[in-house]
Amino acid sequence: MADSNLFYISLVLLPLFLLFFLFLITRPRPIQIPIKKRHIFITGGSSGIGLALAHRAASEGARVSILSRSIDKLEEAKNAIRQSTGIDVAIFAADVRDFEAVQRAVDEAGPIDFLVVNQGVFVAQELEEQKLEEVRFIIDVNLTGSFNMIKAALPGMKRSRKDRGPGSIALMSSQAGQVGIYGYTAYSASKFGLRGLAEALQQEVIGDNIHVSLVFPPDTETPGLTEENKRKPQLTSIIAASSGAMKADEVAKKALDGIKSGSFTIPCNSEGFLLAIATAGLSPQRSYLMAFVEVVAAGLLRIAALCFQWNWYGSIEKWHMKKTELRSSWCLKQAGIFLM
Ligand SMILES: NC(=O)C1=CN([C@@H]2O[C@H](COP(=O)(O)OP(=O)(O)OC[C@H]3O[C@@H](n4cnc5c(N)ncnc54)[C@H](OP(=O)(O)O)[C@@H]3O)[C@@H](O)[C@H]2O)C=CC1
Ligand SMILES: CCCCCCCCCCCCCCCC(=O)[C@@H](N)CO
Repeated sequence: MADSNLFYISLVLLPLFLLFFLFLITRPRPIQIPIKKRHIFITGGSSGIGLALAHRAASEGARVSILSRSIDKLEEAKNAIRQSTGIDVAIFAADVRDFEAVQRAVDEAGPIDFLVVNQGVFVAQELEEQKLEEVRFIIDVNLTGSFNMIKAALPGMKRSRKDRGPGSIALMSSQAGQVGIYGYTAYSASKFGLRGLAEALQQEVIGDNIHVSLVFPPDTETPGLTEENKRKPQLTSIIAASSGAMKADEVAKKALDGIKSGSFTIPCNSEGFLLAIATAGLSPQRSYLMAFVEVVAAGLLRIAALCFQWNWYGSIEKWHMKKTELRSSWCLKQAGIFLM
């Protein structure tokens, strides 16, 4: 009897003890980063997720700057934001691959409180088919371009941070930056790279009261996705369908809420939430409740992850079988023609 009482008491006490322990040790500490009347600088802000973020930030009272290559798309975005919010955003035409151009834009825009490094290009294709030129292009824009942007903005962000309150650097990754997906060798590599950059950078800038976030959206309805879908391998679509598709504005809302609460990892839908726990690794976690969920769910989610892989490899196998069948029926047909 006494034994079973002890069992029930420890069943309650152990989780409470774990919660308390995690409450004591989770670092960095929770924070709220105000956005009203502060300067947010968004790259790739003329289209898709970046444009939706610019809309939201403007309607929440921030001073908004957007940067991308095409001046026409920037003007169009500026007009659209003015029409829906009555607010004028500042626009900067530059290619993130060109450090000098990025530096000029940052200097002209003035000190930044929120930097959102969102520009990105994606071409889904098997590595064997993809030209190295295209691989370089994806890495240059998504990864090296992000370094250019941060290097240009960081000195100004650090200066007089004490008087300006907490700052934020957010990077737009992707669920394909948490798990490698068929057709995304170059793209996944560029987005996994952002995670290493973000984890290391957070340790370097925490002393300056700057907080790093990584956003992990699933497929999102944007002009970029429409373009990508024109030549996506079938298997890429099948595997990516494991996570639903979202609207750009929904992703922008999740991203902005996460950025304002200084979350390091920002998932956007329920699959993304599971993915974040399954790939928590050694990423920082401010919330002791989320840390608790990560610890308790780790084993189960590894099983779920293995089930996903089982399913994906099943699709790949089926697809190969179908291809071989098609090829052999084609050969038989050719042989038939030859014999006649
Ligand atoms: N849509 C999706 O399914 C998902 C997207 N993401 C990520 O979200 C981000 C935004 O994607 P999305 O909104 O779909 O993309 P879009 O293609 O709709 O918009 C991309 C933006 O980036 C700008 N851009 C592209 N290349 C450069 C460059 N070299 N220098 C400066 N700006 C550039 C574009 O303007 P311009 O061409 O004029 O330069 C545009 O403003 C990307 O990082 C993407 O990887 C993540 C998960 C899913
Ligand atoms: C253990 C729990 C697992 C949970 C489910 C995992 C689902 C993973 C699906 C990954 C989809 C990747 C979409 C990339 C979208 C993107 O970035 C492009 N549209 C741009 O190219």
